[in-house]
Amino acid sequence: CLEEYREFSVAVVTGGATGIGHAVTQELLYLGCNVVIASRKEEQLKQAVTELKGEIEETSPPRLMHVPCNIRQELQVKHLFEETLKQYGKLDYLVNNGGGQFLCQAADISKKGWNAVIETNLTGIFLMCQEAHKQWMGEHGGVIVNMLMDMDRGVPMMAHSGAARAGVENLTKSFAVEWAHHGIRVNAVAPGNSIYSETAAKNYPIDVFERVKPHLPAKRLGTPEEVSAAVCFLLSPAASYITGETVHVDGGGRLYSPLFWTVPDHKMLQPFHSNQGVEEATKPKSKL
Ligand SMILES: CCCCCCCCCCC/C=C/C(=O)SCCNC(=O)CCNC(=O)[C@H](O)C(C)(C)COP(=O)(O)OP(=O)(O)OC[C@H]1O[C@@H](n2cnc3c(N)ncnc32)[C@H](O)[C@@H]1OP(=O)(O)O
Ligand SMILES: NC(=O)C1=CN([C@@H]2O[C@H](COP(=O)(O)OP(=O)(O)OC[C@H]3O[C@@H](n4cnc5c(N)ncnc54)[C@H](OP(=O)(O)O)[C@@H]3O)[C@@H](O)[C@H]2O)C=CC1
Repeated sequence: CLEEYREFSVAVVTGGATGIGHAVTQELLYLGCNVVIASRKEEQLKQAVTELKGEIEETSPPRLMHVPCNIRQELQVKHLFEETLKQYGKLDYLVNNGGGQFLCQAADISKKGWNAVIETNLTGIFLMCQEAHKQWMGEHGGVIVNMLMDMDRGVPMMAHSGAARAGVENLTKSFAVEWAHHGIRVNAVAPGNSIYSETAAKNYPIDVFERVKPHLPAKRLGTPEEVSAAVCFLLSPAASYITGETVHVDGGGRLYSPLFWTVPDHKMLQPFHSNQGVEEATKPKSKL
C-alpha cells in the first residue's frame, strides 16, 4: 500500500525551505512525492529548490516547486492551492509547518505582537486547512499534519504561541471528526523545544537550544529528520486509522524538562484559613 503514497502524490509543505520543513520536503521527495514548498521569503525558497533538485531526477513538470505565500494572507493561501492544482492537478498531503514566535514575558507582549503570532500560528493554519478542503480535499480526501509545540504545561516566555498551538491542537480534533466523511485524516506533531537547525536558532537573541539540552532525558537535541519521520508516518497509509491525534517528538522532554521560567521567592499566594475565610467571605467587597 505504500506504492500509492510514494508515487505521484502531491504535498504542500509550508516553511518547507528551512529546518523541519526542509527535512519533510527532502523525505517526501525521496519517497517519490511531488512537493510544493511555500513561505514568505522567495529567495530562501529558490535556494532550497535549487539545492533539493540536485538530489532528484529531472522531470516535466518538475517534482519540486515553490510558491511564495504568507499563510496570514487569505488571498495568498488561495493562490498557493490554485498554483498547486494548476501544476499537478491534485493535492494529497498538507503539512502546516510554517510558523514561529518571539521570546517575551506575557506582561510585555504588545497587541500587535500578539496578533502577529496568533495570525501566523492559529489563523494561518485554519486558513490553510479550510482552503485545502475547499479547493480539493473536501471532494477527494487527503491527509493533513499540523505542527504544534510542547505546550501542555503552558509556555512561559512564549504564551502567545502556546495559546495558538493549543488552539491548533483542538482544531485538529474538530477537523478530524467533521471531515472524516470526506476521507480526510488530520493529525498533529508536537516537537519538543529542542529541534536544532541553524534557521530556528537564529530567531532567538540567546542560545535557547544550549539552555534546553542538559534538561532533556535524551541528553541531546533532536534533529529535523526525527520530526520529519513522524510527519511522513502520519501522512502514510500506515497511519490510516489514526486521526485527531498528536505525536510528540521530544525525546521525553515534556515529561522531564523544567519550564524555562523561574518563579521568584514570594508570599503572594496566601493559604485559605477557615475562620478568616468565613469572615472574609461575608464582608461586602463591592457595591455590585
Ligand atoms: C530566558 C528564557 C529561556 C527560554 C528558553 C525557552 C526554550 C525555547 C526553545 C525554542 C524552541 C524553538 C521553537 C521554534 O518555534 S523554532 C522556529 C522559530 N522560527 C520563527 O520564529 C520564525 C517565524 N517568526 C516570525 O516570523 C515572527 O516571530 C512573528 C511570528 C512575530 C511574525 O513576524 P512578522 O514579520 O510578521 O511580524 P513583525 O516582525 O512585523 O512583528 C509584529 C510585531 O510583533 C512584535 N515582535 C516581533 N518580534 C519581536 C521580538 N523579537 N520581541 C518583541 N516583540 C516582537 C512587535 O510588536 C512587532 O511589531 P513592531 O515591529 O511594530 O514593534
Ligand atoms: N525547532 C524547534 O525546536 C521547534 C519548532 N517548532 C515549530 O516547528 C515549525 C518549524 O520550525 P523550524 O523548522 O524549527 O524553524 P524555522 O525557523 O527554520 O522554520 C520556520 C518556517 O516557517 C516559515 N514561516 C514563518 N512564518 C510564516 C508565514 N507567515 N507564512 C508562511 N511561512 C512562514 C518560515 O519561512 P519565512 O520566514 O520565509 O516565511 C520558515 O521556513 C514552526 O512552526 C516552529 O514554530 C515547534 C516547537 C519546537
